[in-house]
Amino acid sequence: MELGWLLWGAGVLLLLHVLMELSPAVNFALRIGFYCLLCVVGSALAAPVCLLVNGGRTVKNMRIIKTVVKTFKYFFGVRFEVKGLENFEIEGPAIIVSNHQSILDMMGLMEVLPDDCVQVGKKELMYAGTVGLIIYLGGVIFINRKSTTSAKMVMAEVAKTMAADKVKVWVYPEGTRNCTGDLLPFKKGAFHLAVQAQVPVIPVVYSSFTTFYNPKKNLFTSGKIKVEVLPAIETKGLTSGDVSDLTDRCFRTMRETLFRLSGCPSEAKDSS
Ligand SMILES: CCCCCCCCCCCCCCCC(=O)SCCNC(=O)CCNC(=O)[C@H](O)C(C)(C)COP(=O)(O)OP(=O)(O)OC[C@H]1O[C@@H](n2cnc3c(N)ncnc32)[C@H](O)[C@@H]1OP(=O)(O)O
Ligand SMILES: CCCCCCCC/C=C\CCCCCCCC(=O)OC[C@@H](O)COP(=O)(O)O
Repeated sequence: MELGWLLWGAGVLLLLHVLMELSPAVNFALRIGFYCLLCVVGSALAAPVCLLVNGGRTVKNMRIIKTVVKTFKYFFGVRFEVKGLENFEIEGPAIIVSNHQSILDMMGLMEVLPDDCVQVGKKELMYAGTVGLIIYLGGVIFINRKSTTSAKMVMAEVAKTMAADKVKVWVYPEGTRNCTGDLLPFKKGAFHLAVQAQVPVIPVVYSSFTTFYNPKKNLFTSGKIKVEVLPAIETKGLTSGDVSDLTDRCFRTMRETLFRLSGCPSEAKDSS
C-alpha cells in the first residue's frame, strides 16, 4: 500500500517535471501557483500565532509576517542585495514609497520592512482568504481605489493618527502592479499624506524584475533583486500646494535609481 502511494507521488512529480521542462506556460503557472500556495499556507500558520502573541489587529504582527515571508525567497532562488537601510533610521513616523512590479513584491517588502510599518492596500485584498486575514491582522490600511473621496478620507485619518501611533506607512504610489521595467506616473495620495502629517518621505527602489520575471513571456526563473533605500525627503513647512512638486521630485529620483539599479541603457530612459 505504502509503496503504491510512493510510486504515485514519484509519478506525479515526474509528470510535473516533464511538463515544466516542455512548457514555459506550465512552468510559470506552477511557480506562481506555488508562491500563492505559500502565501495562503504561511498566512494560515501565522494568523493563530499573531492572535496568540499579540491578541488581534496590530502592526506588531508585521514582525511575525515578515519572519514567515522572508523564507519564501529560498524556494524560488530569488536573492536580494540591499543598500541604504540606515536611511530608515529616522526618529518617528515617515511615508515610505516604492515601485510595485508583482505579487512577488511581498518578498522584497518583507526583506527590508522596518519595525512599526504598515502598508496601504486595495480593499479587495481583505477578501483573499487567509491572506486577507493576515493582512488585516498586520494592520494594513485598506482603501477603495475606485472612490477618490473615500480613499482621501481614510488617508486624512491616517495623517492625524500616525504621529501618535508612531507608525511608518508604506505606499505604492503607482497604485497598481507594473512590470515593464519603468515606472507608471505616481498617484498623489502618499505625498498628500506626508505633507498633511508633516513627515518625511523615504523612497525605496527595487531593480526591474524583467530579466527573470515576465508574466507575458511566462518567464519566472531565479534572479537577483537590487534594493536601495534612498535618503529621506523632508516635508516640514510644505503645504498642499507643494504636493505636485514633491511627487515629481520623488518620481524623478526613483526613476533614475530604477534605471541605474536595473543596468538600463540610457536610450530606454529617453524613449518614454
Ligand atoms: C505570511 C504570508 C503573508 C503573505 C502576504 C503578506 C503581505 C503583507 C503585506 C501586505 C501589503 C499589501 C500591499 C498592497 C499593495 C496595493 O494594494 S497597491 C494598490 C493600493 N494602493 C494605492 O493605490 C496607493 C496609491 N494611490 C493613491 O495614493 C491615490 O492617490 C488614491 C488616494 C488611491 C486616490 O486615487 P486617484 O483618485 O486615482 O489618484 P490621484 O490622481 O492621485 O488623485 C486624484 C486627486 O485627488 C487628490 N488627492 C489624492 N490623494 C489625496 C489626499 N490624501 N488628500 C487630498 N487630496 C488628495 C490629488 O491631488 C488629485 O487632485 P489633482 O492634484 O489632480 O487636482
Ligand atoms: C474565500 C476566498 C479565497 C480567495 C483565495 C485567494 C488566494 C490568494 C492567493 C494568493 C495571493 C498572494 C498575494 C499576496 C499579496 C499581494 C499583494 C499585492 O501585490 O496586491 C496587488 C495590489 O497591490 C495591486 O493590485 P492590481 O495590480 O491593481 O491588481
